[in-house]
Amino acid sequence: MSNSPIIQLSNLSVAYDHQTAINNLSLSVYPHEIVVLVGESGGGKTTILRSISGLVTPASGHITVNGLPLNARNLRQIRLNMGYVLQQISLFPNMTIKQNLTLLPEIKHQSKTLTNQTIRSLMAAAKLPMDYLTKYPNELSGGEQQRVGILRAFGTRPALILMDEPFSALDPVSRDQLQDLTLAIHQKFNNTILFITHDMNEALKMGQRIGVVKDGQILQLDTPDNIVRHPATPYVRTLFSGSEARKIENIYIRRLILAGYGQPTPFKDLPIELVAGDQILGNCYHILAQNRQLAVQQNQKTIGYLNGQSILNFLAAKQAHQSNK
Ligand SMILES: Nc1ncnc2c1ncn2[C@@H]1O[C@H](COP(=O)(O)OP(=O)(O)OP(=O)(O)O)[C@@H](O)[C@H]1O
Repeated sequence: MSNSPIIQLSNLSVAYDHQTAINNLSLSVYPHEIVVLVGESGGGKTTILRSISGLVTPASGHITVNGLPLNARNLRQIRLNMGYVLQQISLFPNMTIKQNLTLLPEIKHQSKTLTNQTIRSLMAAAKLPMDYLTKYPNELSGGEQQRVGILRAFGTRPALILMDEPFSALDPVSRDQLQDLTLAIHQKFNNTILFITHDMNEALKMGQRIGVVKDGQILQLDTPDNIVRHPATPYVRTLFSGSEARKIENIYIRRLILAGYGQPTPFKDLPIELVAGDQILGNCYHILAQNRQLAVQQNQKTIGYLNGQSILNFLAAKQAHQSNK
């Protein structure tokens, strides 16, 4: 990652009533990545987000966002380039969907053409019909309103989106759909997302890197694969040990590339099948059984190639790791 970080927390400490909530924590988040902070309640995840958005003042340490030190002078500028999604998504009931979506772009003086283009693109990603734009929130189902709430945060195309347990209150199906929507929008717009959850499966699905937060510190910040395969502490191991990701078939295919099981160029003489990086391994076996190779896609680009042998190597390593425990 050669770019400079979009968020840089250096030796950050935050206290509430002299009680330490964040303890000398450092974190760099780079442009376009999705970093998920995961951990049990009270670990300090929300406080990290609140610090980045200037809602709490650190006792010590430094925060820069987009290269600007976070201080009273820069706060407005920083916030204008930041989207926030909370668990409680509340649309303005007396405004149409379009008005809800255009409110922030208007405040930011974004051009109407760009706003309309962005809204069309977001509505399409959310699979919402365009005629919904003239409806009011109470004419949409709860799930549809949630979708609009997420779209709203992306409407100004902010460089950075902070998401604080946005799907925690939802049933598993809606949660899954909104996770997919967020990933789809991220692919399209390439924003940087800092996402908080206490759900390990959600962390493994959403995160390109995952930071495990406990007692105001980050115990491990790593790729999903490394977190699961090489937990840095017994706590991290326990946290992820019951997770669905242990079921090998549910691992995202892109993780195999990120973990180095593929190769950057095609294998010789094997027909190529394009496959989305967030396709799960279990859905790809049939392609390999036809003796094809997978060209794994991320943001419409191939990030690597896998053949049957690559998958077998991965499964063998996984097996060895499981039986060593
Ligand atoms: N406004 C506040 N006043 C006093 N203490 C607070 C306040 N907000 C958070 N805390 C305390 O700071 C610590 C970290 O809380 P924080 O909300 O950041 O954790 P979290 O990991 O986001 O937890 P959760 O998943 O439950 O939201 C906790 O001990 C909490 O009780």
